[in-house]
Amino acid sequence: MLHRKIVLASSSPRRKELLSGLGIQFEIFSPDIPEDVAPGESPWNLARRLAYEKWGNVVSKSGFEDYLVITADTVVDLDGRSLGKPNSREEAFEMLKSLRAREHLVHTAVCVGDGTLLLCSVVTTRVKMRNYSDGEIASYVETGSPMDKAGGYAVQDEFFSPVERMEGSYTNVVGLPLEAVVRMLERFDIKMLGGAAVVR
Ligand SMILES: Cc1cn([C@H]2C[C@H](O)[C@@H](COP(=O)(O)OP(=O)(O)OP(=O)(O)O)O2)c(=O)[nH]c1=O
Repeated sequence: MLHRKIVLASSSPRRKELLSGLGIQFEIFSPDIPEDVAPGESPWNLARRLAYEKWGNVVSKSGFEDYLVITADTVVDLDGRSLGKPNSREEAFEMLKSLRAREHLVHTAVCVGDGTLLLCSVVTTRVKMRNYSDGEIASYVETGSPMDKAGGYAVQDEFFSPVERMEGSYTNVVGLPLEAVVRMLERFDIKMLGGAAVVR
């Protein structure tokens, strides 16, 4: 089934870019679910639940019956506390301060499924931030870039470049763990066209 219809149900331009790198054709649709943390919910569980709820939101819509639906959710885990996208610039500043010079985990959950099979997987990367200054945080927050990123940062940001070291998948931190996605797509008989070159 090389030509089946695939939809990436995500409004994240990073996820679109990463999936495009695998050389597969897909459409885009934005899922619409509330992203609140439930009482006592761990960051790992939050990521998994939100990816699953995004999947459920899209797969139940008419018009998507024949599609393979891909969704994801990224949560930054600082000592068991979930950091999602900041709600304000002040919150972005505080998030970046709390992450400074410390280790945290980034969990990205991915769901891939159609009407017959659903696969969900959570991938975790350990990240150590560098000892950036308050002034650097302020300049970065000023760009507005933190506002649509979990934890208020982008590992891929060339100027702020907040990450000192990382253990695990880089693409997982950016928002889509490609190694896991490749394995999941193979279960649906979807073969990558040279995707291996972009997987790291
Ligand atoms: C930690 C980190 C996150 N991010 C981004 C990836 C995700 O877009 C975002 C996490 O928010 P999500 O809620 O996972 O995703 P989203 O709201 O952007 O998109 P959608 O729900 O429609 O799929 O943070 C980076 O780009 N770089 C990073 O280093």
